[in-house]
Amino acid sequence: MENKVPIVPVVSSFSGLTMPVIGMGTASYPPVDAGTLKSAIVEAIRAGYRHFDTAFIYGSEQPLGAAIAEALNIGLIKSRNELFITSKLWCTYAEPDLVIPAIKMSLENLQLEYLDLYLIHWPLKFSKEVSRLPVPKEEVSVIDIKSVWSAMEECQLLGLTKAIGVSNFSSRKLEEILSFAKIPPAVNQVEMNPLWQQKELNEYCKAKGIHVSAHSPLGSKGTLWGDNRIFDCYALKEIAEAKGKTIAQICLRWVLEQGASVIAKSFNKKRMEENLEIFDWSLSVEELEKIRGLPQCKFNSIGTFIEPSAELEAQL
Ligand SMILES: NC(=O)C1=CN([C@@H]2O[C@H](COP(=O)(O)OP(=O)(O)OC[C@H]3O[C@@H](n4cnc5c(N)ncnc54)[C@H](OP(=O)(O)O)[C@@H]3O)[C@@H](O)[C@H]2O)C=CC1
Ligand SMILES: O=C[C@H](O)[C@@H](O)[C@@H](O)[C@H](O)C(=O)O
Repeated sequence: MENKVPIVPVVSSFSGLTMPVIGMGTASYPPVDAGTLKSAIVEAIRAGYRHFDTAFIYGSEQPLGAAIAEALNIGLIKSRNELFITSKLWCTYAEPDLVIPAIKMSLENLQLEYLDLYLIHWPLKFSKEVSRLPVPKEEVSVIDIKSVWSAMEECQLLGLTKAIGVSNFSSRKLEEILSFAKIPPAVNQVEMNPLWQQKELNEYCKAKGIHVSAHSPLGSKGTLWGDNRIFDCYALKEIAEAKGKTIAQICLRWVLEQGASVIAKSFNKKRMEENLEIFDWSLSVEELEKIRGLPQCKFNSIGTFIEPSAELEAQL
C-alpha cells in the first residue's frame, strides 16, 4: 500500500533512519479494551499511518503488536520494516539494571525483534510500582540520568532499538545528557501545540540536532491529562474556518511547519483520516504570525499523575 506520509530523518542517531512525520498515539483515556485498540490500529494502518507511539505504561504494546501481526497477515503491509514503532521506559524501571529487561519486556509485548525508537518517558524515577494516583511525592525522584542513559545506549548497541531518545525533558536536562552521551538523544518527545509552543526548547533542540516530536498536539481533548482549550480557542477556530480546514488540521500542520513531527491520537476512522489531510497545503505568513501571538498556557500532563513538589520541579 502506498505510504502517503512524508518522512524525516531522525537526526544524529543511526545513519539512514527516518521517521514518518505523523504518528498515531495509543494512550487512551478512558482506557479502551485491547480489542478496540487493536481494531483502531489496524484501521490506522489501512488509512496510511506507518508510525505508532506506545509506552509500557499505556498497556497498548500488546494490542499494537497484535495489530501489526494482523496487518501483516491480511497484507496491509508486507514487512514490519515498513513501520516505525516507538515505546518508552516507564519511571519504575528508570534505573540502569532495569532498562534492558524493560525494553525486552516491551519487545515481548509487541512481538517484535526491535524498536525504531526507545524513549525515557519522563526524567523521573518511581521508587516502586505506583500504589495510588497521584503518585506520592516521596516515591518520586529525578532519575540518575548518566547511568540510565548509558543503559539506553546499550539498548541501541545491542540492536534492541534503532534509536534512543527522551520525552518530557527540559533543555537543562538535555544539556546534562549531552555532556556525557556517547550516543546523543535522537528525539525529545514533548507537549507541543499552538497554545504551548515550546519556542525556546525547539530552538535549543534545533541547535543541538535533536529532533522534536510533539505529543498532545490537540491538547489531549477528553483525557484525564488534557482539556478542551485547543478546540475552544476562538483564534484557531477563525483560522480554520477561513481556510476550510478543521482546528485539528490547523494544529497538526502548524507543528509540522515548526520542523517537528507530530503524534496525534484518534481511534475514530473519520478523524484519523482527517488528521492525515495536512500535506498538500500550508499556513500563510499571516496565519503563522497570528498563532505565534497566542497566549501560552503550560499543559503539564505529569501534574495530573504525581503530587505537586516544588523541590522536584526545581530539579527538572
Ligand atoms: N510522552 C508523553 O509523556 C506523552 C505522550 N503522548 C502520546 O501522544 C499521543 C497523542 O496525545 P494525546 O494526549 O492522546 O492527545 P491528542 O492531543 O492527540 O488528542 C487526542 C484527543 O483528540 C481527539 N481527536 C483526535 N483527532 C481529532 C480531530 N480531528 N477532531 C477532533 N478531535 C480529535 C481524540 O478523540 P478520538 O479518538 O475520539 O478521535 C482524543 O480525544 C498519545 O496517544 C501518546 O501516544 C501523550 C501524552 C504524553
Ligand atoms: O501514570 C502516568 C501516566 O501514564 C502518564 O505519565 C502518561 O500517560 C503520559 O501522560 C503519557 O500519555 O505519556
